[in-house]
Amino acid sequence: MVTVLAQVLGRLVKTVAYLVFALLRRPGLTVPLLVAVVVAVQVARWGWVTRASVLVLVLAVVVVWRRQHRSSFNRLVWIPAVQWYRRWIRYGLAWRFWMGRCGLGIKDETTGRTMRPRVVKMRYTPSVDRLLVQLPVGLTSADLDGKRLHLAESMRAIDARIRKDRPGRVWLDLEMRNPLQATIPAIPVDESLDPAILDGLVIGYADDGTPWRLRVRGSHVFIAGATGSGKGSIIWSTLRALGPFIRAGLVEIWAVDPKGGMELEFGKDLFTRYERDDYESMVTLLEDAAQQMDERCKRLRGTTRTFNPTTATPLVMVVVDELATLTALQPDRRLQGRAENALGLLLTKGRAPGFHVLAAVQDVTKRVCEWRDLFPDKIALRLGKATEVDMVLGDDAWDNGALCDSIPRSLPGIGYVRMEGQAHSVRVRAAYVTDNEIRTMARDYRPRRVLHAIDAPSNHTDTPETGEAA
Ligand SMILES: Nc1ncnc2c1ncn2[C@@H]1O[C@H](COP(=O)(O)OP(=O)(O)OP(=O)(O)O)[C@@H](O)[C@H]1O
Repeated sequence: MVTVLAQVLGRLVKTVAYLVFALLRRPGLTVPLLVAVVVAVQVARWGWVTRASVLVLVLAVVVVWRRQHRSSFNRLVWIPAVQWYRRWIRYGLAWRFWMGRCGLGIKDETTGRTMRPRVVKMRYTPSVDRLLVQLPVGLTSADLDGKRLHLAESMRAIDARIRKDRPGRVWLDLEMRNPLQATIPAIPVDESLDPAILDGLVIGYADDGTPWRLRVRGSHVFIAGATGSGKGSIIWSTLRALGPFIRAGLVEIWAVDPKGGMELEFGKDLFTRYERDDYESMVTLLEDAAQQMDERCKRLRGTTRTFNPTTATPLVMVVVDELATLTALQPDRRLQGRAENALGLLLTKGRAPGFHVLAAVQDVTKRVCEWRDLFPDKIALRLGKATEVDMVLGDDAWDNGALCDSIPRSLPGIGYVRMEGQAHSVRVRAAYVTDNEIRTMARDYRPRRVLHAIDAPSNHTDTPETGEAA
């Protein structure tokens, strides 16, 4: 009996000591709690009428303030309160408990203490809580990754993703809300012709609520995704944002649709050149682009380093809907060689003189992705396997949280984008442009000048360079 009592007392003392130690180590938690206790003791002395009146008054102030001036209420009350709760309760006190329940810890042989991962930094976005976690010696990022499901479910998150930071440190991204769940309608077009817009066309949103800006000037864009993953929405959102430039003759779209026009036909009026029937003509289009690029290089050499499109030297964007059919999957070796040569030239030399490639692929094989490194900006939509993600976005992309293989079929247009110079990819969703909107934009933004109307009836082929399109 005495031994049991001693054991219970021992545990009690240990628990109290742990609590006192924990509170002392966390002044941000202790001070507000102490203030709350003092206030509660004072309030307990009041009569119930005073208590009820003060409560009603406080509630009234809160409700009126929130209704009348929501932004200042959020800034001064709500956001600090939520952040305090996250910092000191959710990822403070509760953290050790979660780590214990998820089996994330390692016993120190000398002291017998269980060492657990520790949160050293936190960042919050409207949808994702990002925690920089320090791992105790003996635990690896793979251990944390193996517990992704446990972590997500215990912390009531939709998903948990692990990204390596540096040895011994990982970012744990807890997705609390998926802001990309709802389809994003076509984005209103900015009618300005400021060339700076070409450095960041808004074509969707990232999961932190910021606009997804796609660089057109000075870049080439590689889009990979399984069938039905929404590659078309990226192409159409880009063309839509380019509309005013296309109409003004500052941007030309040279389009190739090896799927016989199944994707791009709706917008053919926007295109300066368009091929969709035979491979020979598609390859010729690529070669012509490469040749014009070479000529422009000679003309512009030494004049400028930043390309600013004019109607005489427009930015040419070569859009290829299914690149693999012209390269890796092309059965005619001669055509394949010609396509690869032209593409290689455009990708290596095109950025400075304003020739850019936006290519989509469905089939993610090693041969197709060999081109990847020549595209500064890469987008991976839903893909079948983790290895495919790395093939598109670069080694370790999947390890660092680009989980394209977990994107549900029901959410087309969602993917991960990795821009040149970015260490990690960002989750985004492209806006969806409906068939009717494509028809309308093809009518509203068709180029005023037709330089090479290869699909136009013969009387149009003589359209002078400065003339208006029919
Ligand atoms: N961003 C988006 N938001 C919502 N729905 C989308 C989006 N993109 C595409 N969809 C829906 O998914 C369907 C398939 O999209 P899309 O044709 O663009 O895929 P894809 O990757 O081009 O497929 P494929 O390679 O077979 O042509 C569309 O018909 C549309 O209903």
